[in-house]
Amino acid sequence: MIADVAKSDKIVVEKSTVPVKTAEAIEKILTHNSKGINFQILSNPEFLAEGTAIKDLFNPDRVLIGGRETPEGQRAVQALKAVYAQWVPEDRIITTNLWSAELSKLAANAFLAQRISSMNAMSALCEATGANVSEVAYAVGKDTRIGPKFLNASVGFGGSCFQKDILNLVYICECNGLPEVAHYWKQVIKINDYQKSRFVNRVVSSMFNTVAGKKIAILGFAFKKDTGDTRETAAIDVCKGLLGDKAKISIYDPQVTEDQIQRDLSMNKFDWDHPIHLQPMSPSAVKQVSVTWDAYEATKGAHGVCILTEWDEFRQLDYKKIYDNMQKPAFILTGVMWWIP
Ligand SMILES: NC(=O)C1=CN([C@@H]2O[C@H](COP(=O)(O)OP(=O)(O)OC[C@H]3O[C@@H](n4cnc5c(N)ncnc54)[C@H](O)[C@@H]3O)[C@@H](O)[C@H]2O)C=CC1
Ligand SMILES: O=C(O)[C@H]1O[C@H](OP(=O)(O)OP(=O)(O)OC[C@H]2O[C@@H](n3ccc(=O)[nH]c3=O)[C@H](O)[C@@H]2O)[C@H](O)[C@@H](O)[C@@H]1O
Repeated sequence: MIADVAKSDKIVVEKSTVPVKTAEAIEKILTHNSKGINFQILSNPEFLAEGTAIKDLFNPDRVLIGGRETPEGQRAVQALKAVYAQWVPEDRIITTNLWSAELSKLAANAFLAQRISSMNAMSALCEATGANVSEVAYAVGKDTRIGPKFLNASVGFGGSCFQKDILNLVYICECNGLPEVAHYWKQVIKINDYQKSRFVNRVVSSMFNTVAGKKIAILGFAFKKDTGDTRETAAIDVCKGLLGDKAKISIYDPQVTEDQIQRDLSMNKFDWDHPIHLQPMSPSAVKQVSVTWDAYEATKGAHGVCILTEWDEFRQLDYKKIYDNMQKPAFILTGVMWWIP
């Protein structure tokens, strides 16, 4: 498409997270259709996180630009660097070769997810031994070589990127004859899946080994606070697990609509990943699920409450009032570590 309309030399910038060597494929396609026009492909992966996109844009930890190690490639790198230099300090703009830039993005997400899975694995051991995972995370994170960020144990990481990017990395490792490395990174996903099912098992076992017919309120459905995005949210797996055990579910999330929740709970695992026109036409609402716009309404008459997203407003809730309006014995289980109500 770019080759069709380009009338002069162009720099084409990859922003999406892509398998290593994608720039080579783009380069080949453009060059074969170039009609004499020169194309330089750059890799400039995006590092913003949802909920903090504007802050991350204005004040990035780093900007990464990868290009060909030829004079033309380096000129293209400098041209893009000049754009960012309008608002990003030069020492935060890193330039590398194309493959380092493409791989660094996958590596960064894999490292972030790995920290969460490490902490989540530790949370299982904490529960078995009487250690407190918040205290362990705090003590571990005080080591300046480790640092305090991304050590919050949770019900499992979600979002559209961590899982897909690690699977991407695993695939690249396998294609390059590195099964041991592939196996290593796959464990990050396996622990994440384990954490979600462990949470469901914990709910069921706490509630006398059955949730059949019991009302369970879910506070938070988005994959993290400050977004309405539900892609790969741990809440889907937790709700499906509880529904599988015949619970009745009442959900409140400050930003996610009932329609979205019903779609997520009625679609198969990877249906959401298809373009909208290929998704099931009108998924039937899941009958045992109700969605409200009020946390107190959601929790009224519930046998159990599960907090699955770390929304700030959940800190301000009147938990005495919630408890008073629940069936007894009442259970509150939190899948987020930031705070304990
Ligand atoms: N969402 C985020 O916060 C961040 C996303 N990224 C990366 O940015 C990219 C886009 O992310 P989102 O906007 O969240 O995803 P998205 O799913 O909202 O958008 C992706 C778009 O690409 C289209 N698409 C998919 N396969 C295609 C193909 N083969 N040819 C042409 N179009 C195709 C889809 O139809 C969709 O419109 C991804 O690579 C993601 O890893 C990077 C950093 C942050
Ligand atoms: O490539 C991407 O798309 C982006 O993926 C993540 O950003 P995002 O998925 O928007 O959100 P995160 O803040 O990373 O959270 C991801 C998941 O991890 C969970 N999490 C995060 C931190 C933590 O300590 N514990 C934890 O369980 C969150 O609850 C959430 O479910 C990365 O943080 C971004 O740098 C990257 O650009």
